[in-house]
Amino acid sequence: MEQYVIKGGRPLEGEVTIAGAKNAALGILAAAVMTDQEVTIENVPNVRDTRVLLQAIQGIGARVRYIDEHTVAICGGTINPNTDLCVDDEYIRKIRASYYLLGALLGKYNHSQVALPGGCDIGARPIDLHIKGFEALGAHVDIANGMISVEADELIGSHIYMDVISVGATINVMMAAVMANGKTTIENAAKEPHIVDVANFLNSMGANIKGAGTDVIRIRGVKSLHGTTYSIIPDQIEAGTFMVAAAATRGNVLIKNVIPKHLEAITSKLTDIGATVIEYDDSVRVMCNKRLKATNIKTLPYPGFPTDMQPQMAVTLALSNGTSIVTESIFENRFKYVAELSRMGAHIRVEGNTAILDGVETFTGANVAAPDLRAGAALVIAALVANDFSTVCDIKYIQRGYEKFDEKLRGLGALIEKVETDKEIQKFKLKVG
Ligand SMILES: CC(=O)N[C@H]1[C@@H](OP(=O)(O)OP(=O)(O)OC[C@H]2O[C@@H](n3ccc(=O)[nH]c3=O)[C@H](O)[C@@H]2O)O[C@H](CO)[C@@H](O)[C@@H]1O
Ligand SMILES: C=C(OP(=O)(O)O)C(=O)O
Repeated sequence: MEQYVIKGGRPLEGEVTIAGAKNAALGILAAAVMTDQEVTIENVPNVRDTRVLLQAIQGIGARVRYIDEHTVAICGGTINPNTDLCVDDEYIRKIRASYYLLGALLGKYNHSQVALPGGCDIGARPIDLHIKGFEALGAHVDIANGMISVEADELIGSHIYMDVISVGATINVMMAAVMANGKTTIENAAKEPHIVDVANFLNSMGANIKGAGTDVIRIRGVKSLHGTTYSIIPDQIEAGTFMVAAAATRGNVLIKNVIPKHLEAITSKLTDIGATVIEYDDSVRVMCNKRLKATNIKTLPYPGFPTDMQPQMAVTLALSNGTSIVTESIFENRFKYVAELSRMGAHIRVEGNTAILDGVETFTGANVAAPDLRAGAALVIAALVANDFSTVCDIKYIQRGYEKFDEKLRGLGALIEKVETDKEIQKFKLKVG
């Protein structure tokens, strides 16, 4: 089983380039099948989730062609709408974004069937808002045998109020409404940068979507969509992860290919606790040469502090001087890293949706397991700080959303290697001493 072996204690130094945003890519790749013409998508992150989704897209009959590692051409014109448009295999069941094919195929063909979504086990993750949105557009939704089926005679524009702010439901309903008959309004929509990116992509295919990035999105249905070439925005969370890793290891890292505005919540917290963040046009530098201070964070929908950065930031706070309080308000099960981090010497107490962190000077190396994607990245950061060796197993979660994570960290001077056997771990230990 693949795992990372890490020797901590070195500040991260140098430059790292951020990939395209996983959570934008997943919406955009699904939406690409909504035209019969070829669509070229650039800056696609080469991570497990995008590869799985592309396989599923191919599985329903679309033509998928890699132009280079990060550029993919998709042609939905080869899909046969007279099949049951069924998306199901053992891989697609494990990812969250499979549900975007529901909205995309419903929007184009008025029907589809997709395995109930998986994704990281960070909470109950209901899909009632997706269903409510599809039904408001006139679709009939049925859940049976692990599959969700949607079908409509005709999709008709509607007024949809989301009583909980949901990224997935906003994107899904937006896709389903793009070719509906008439106008759709989504109120209390999510405002994340990837919502705007998916909307911009759909508009570049001829959709008429206004207001993405605000809490009211207005969609005027169009008859059809056409081919386009589109480049995905940089990954806010990958960038944030490297920012936090630079601060936690007391390093100096230039993080390139980012949109600094998308990082404001992270920049602001890092600055509050004593790190230096310098913003350039499309990069940020994070520097730190002292012990950071405690603070409180509460996860919130964008532009608040992202839940996908909570575990990584918590690792930094677990090392900061004083007591910090981390409140997780989006997902009820996002503190699974706490038990593992405690094995590295962290002092953290979880009470409901709150973690109380009494900062320690440093961590000690340990063998830990990644419980999910961001918690896994957080444990790698902890291991980069820890004195001595650590291993992080179950890195399949980390590979869902970080492209060449170990390689990028090695480029910043980290002592980290991907290994499979105890013999390889021993070899690494002998090599780095
Ligand atoms: C593939 C992808 O883009 N995943 C991201 C997406 O997940 P995802 O789209 O699943 O997250 P949502 O924004 O939908 O979830 C936000 C909250 O709404 C609740 N909810 C959601 C849908 C629904 O029908 N009913 C309902 O109650 C959820 O339980 C959660 O408490 O946004 C999350 C919040 O930024 C991120 O952590 C995930 O990385
Ligand atoms: C939780 C995440 O992804 P998903 O919604 O795909 O599980 C994430 O990206 O942190």
